Amino acid sequence: MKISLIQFPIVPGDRLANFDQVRRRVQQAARAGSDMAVLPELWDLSFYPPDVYDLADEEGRQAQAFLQDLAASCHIQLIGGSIVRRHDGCLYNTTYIVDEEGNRVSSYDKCHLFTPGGEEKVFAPGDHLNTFFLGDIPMASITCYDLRFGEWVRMAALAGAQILFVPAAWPHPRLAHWQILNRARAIENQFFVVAVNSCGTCGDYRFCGHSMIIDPWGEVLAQGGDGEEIVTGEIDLSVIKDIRSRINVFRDRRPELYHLEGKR
Ligand SMILES: NC(=O)CCC(=O)C(=O)O
Repeated sequence: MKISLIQFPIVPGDRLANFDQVRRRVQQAARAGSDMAVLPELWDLSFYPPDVYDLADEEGRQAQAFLQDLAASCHIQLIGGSIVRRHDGCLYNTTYIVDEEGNRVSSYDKCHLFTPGGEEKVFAPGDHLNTFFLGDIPMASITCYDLRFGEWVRMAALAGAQILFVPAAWPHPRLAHWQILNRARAIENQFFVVAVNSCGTCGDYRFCGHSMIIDPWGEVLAQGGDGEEIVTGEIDLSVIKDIRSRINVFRDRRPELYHLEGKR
């Protein structure tokens, strides 16, 4: 399975410019034979311009139509990073998953909002995990800051995901956290992690790139640099079985111990 990670400098507040950028790069990935393309967090407007409320995509209609057309015309699966969706007067940081025929397979609203950046003052949180199948492969996606919540990611693994997608807008100076947390999540859950970050800037944020594909042993199969790039790698899902039979954490875990009596 060949996967392309579309790492690009999102133009803050300019949906049409970003649609153009994504279209060109996804077409390029499809021509190079990729089965899937993965976009970063808030690829339509960036993370996030001051007038984000007015610019938001009502019910995500524009993004869904764009992604569905692009997937079908390129015959490529799309993990549609996330976009700014307005619903009932509230904003959500929403991911759409689209198959190679252009069908919407699932959607996800970011559940852990980045309070150090005030995201919770602008967006409303989601309340469900995003697990889905593309072909017959079980997968899951989270968004950026969700990565810091190991218990959330563990739920995706327990639900059977073999690949976790992490669209992000992760800035400097926390590149080391990005790299270590993505590798840790892959090792502890013994699944593939496909993490796509943006580059460029929005306000004070300087996004650190380094999109990565990590195998269930924690090896980095492909990694980008700081700038604009399509990072492509191939994954072989059969290694999961082998690694889980060597160190079987799913058999050996002790969920009956994992609660604090009367404490959180
Ligand atoms: N977009 C985000 O959620 C940023 C997360 C981040 O920078 C961090 O966890 O550190």
